[in-house]
Amino acid sequence: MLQLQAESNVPTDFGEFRMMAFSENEKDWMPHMALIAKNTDLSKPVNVRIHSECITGEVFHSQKCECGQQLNTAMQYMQENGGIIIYLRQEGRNIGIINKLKAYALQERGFDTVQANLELGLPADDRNFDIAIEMLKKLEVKSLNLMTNNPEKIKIIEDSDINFNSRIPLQIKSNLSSASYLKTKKDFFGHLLDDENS
Ligand SMILES: Nc1nc2c(ncn2[C@@H]2O[C@H](COP(=O)(O)OP(=O)(O)OP(=O)(O)O)[C@@H](O)[C@H]2O)c(=O)[nH]1
Ligand SMILES: [Zn+2]
Repeated sequence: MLQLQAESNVPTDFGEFRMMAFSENEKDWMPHMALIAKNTDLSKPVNVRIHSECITGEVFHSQKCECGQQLNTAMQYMQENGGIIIYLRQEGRNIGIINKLKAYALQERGFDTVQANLELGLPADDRNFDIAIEMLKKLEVKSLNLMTNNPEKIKIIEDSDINFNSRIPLQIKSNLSSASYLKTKKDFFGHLLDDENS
């Protein structure tokens, strides 16, 4: 069972967050994280971002996806409006960084993001968001405004006993490298993205 292993306040470029590490055992070096902005009011619908890890985008500023900018935007938003970021260790939609780089290599040969995963014998998206629900319940979130473009994430909340109050769009403008990735997200996964940005 998931447990809160440790927590501390951490100042960031965006402001201070209470950072919490959740895992099944304390020797887990890749715990899921919850970042709670200081001015978060749990008695009202809480602004929540459920974010999957992307080391290439968030740490190394890859232009192939918009994950880094999405995370920064979410951190800024939560500081301004209160809210929680649930950061899940689901690199590469949960296929891991080794497989994601293999998929990128296939993408260099013309496969799109979905075809590349399938070519490797992996699902297009191997994520399960139950863990996010578990964390939100531990944080006593009863109702939320979800920051996402992914209809699947909305469905997960609607199917849980946490109330889905509204969606906060999180659209980042595409660049030359990310345009086709965003187009696949819209066409294949049904992400709620405006045309001019995909
Ligand atoms: N397998 C694979 N994973 C990718 C690729 N590009 C980004 N990712 C991963 O996709 C995950 C983010 O998922 P996205 O589809 O960008 O967005 P989302 O979380 O479904 O939806 P939003 O809430 O709207 O951001 C991260 O774990 C990234 O590492 C890719 O080409 N192949
Ligand atoms: Zn990414």
